[in-house]
Amino acid sequence: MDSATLTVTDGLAVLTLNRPQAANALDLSLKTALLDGVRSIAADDTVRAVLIRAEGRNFCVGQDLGEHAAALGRSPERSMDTVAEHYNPLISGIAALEVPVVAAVQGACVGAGLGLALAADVVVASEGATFATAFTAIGLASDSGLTRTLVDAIGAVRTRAFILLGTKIPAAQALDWGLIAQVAPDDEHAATAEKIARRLAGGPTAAFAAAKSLIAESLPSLDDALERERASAGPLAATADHRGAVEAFLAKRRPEFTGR
Ligand SMILES: CCCCCCCCCCCCC/C=C/C(=O)SCCNC(=O)CCNC(=O)[C@H](O)C(C)(C)COP(=O)(O)OP(=O)(O)OC[C@H]1O[C@@H](n2cnc3c(N)ncnc32)[C@H](O)[C@@H]1OP(=O)(O)O
Repeated sequence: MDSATLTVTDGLAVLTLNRPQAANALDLSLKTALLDGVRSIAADDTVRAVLIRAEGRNFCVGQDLGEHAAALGRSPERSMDTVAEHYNPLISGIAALEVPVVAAVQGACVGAGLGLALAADVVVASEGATFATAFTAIGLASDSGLTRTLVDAIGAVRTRAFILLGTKIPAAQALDWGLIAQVAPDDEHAATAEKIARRLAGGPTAAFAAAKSLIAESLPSLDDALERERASAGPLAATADHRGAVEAFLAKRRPEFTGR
């Protein structure tokens, strides 16, 4: 089964995360498939809008911690190579697409899953969706551009508390905070997101591209934030807190942090 699928019809590219059995946790196969999909979309001049969606109950729970634990065991610093090889080009690639990108989010949207959603232009969430960063709970700081996209969406004060406290917020609060654009009933959100994406696919594509470019140029660089996050990941991967927290998650017990 493909970890991600891509279809293009009538100018709409639909990129689907397809690891529902693992809550769409980002393992090497899914990261690679998503990156290939985004690169294919960027090269396809018939695409006029993109819908990013996910199969199953959860949009995406971030890095697959089982895969990560194995990589940590081999080499903590090297385990973070995937940030430069997959995460950063994926988020940067989505944000750089010159067509409108809609993300349809249901269930858990967490960690790099949140980064993936916020790389889109319009996030449509189901009422039952929840949003969290999850990084500090496993001894990390941030990645997938959230130190830029979260600050742009909800401001530095809320972002600091959201990341430091590791809170999980419901879709209604995400909407109130300005994190997402729309909330729809659980049984309507997928159709609502697709309807918006199809409407954008039939719209003034050049105007959409110019609007996205003007807004991006008015903000500090996402790529600079991605590079700063990458540089912070290696040293954090080597901490006892990070390794202990990943082991605790997989053993389904509470982590004990020592600050080192
Ligand atoms: C070949 C080389 C490979 C190298 C690979 C190296 C990897 C390097 C990593 C790089 C790190 C930098 C980039 C980081 C990106 C991130 O995303 S970091 C954040 C990662 N995500 C998390 O920490 C989230 C952890 N999960 C949770 O907090 C909760 O599960 C939840 C998402 C809030 C949902 O909670 P709840 O609804 O209570 O459900 P649960 O029972 O907790 O989970 C349901 C099942 O899903 C499994 N699961 C959830 N999240 C993950 C995950 N991230 N990885 C793996 N599995 C996950 C969970 O274990 C449950 O499974 P079962 O017990 O089998 O049902």
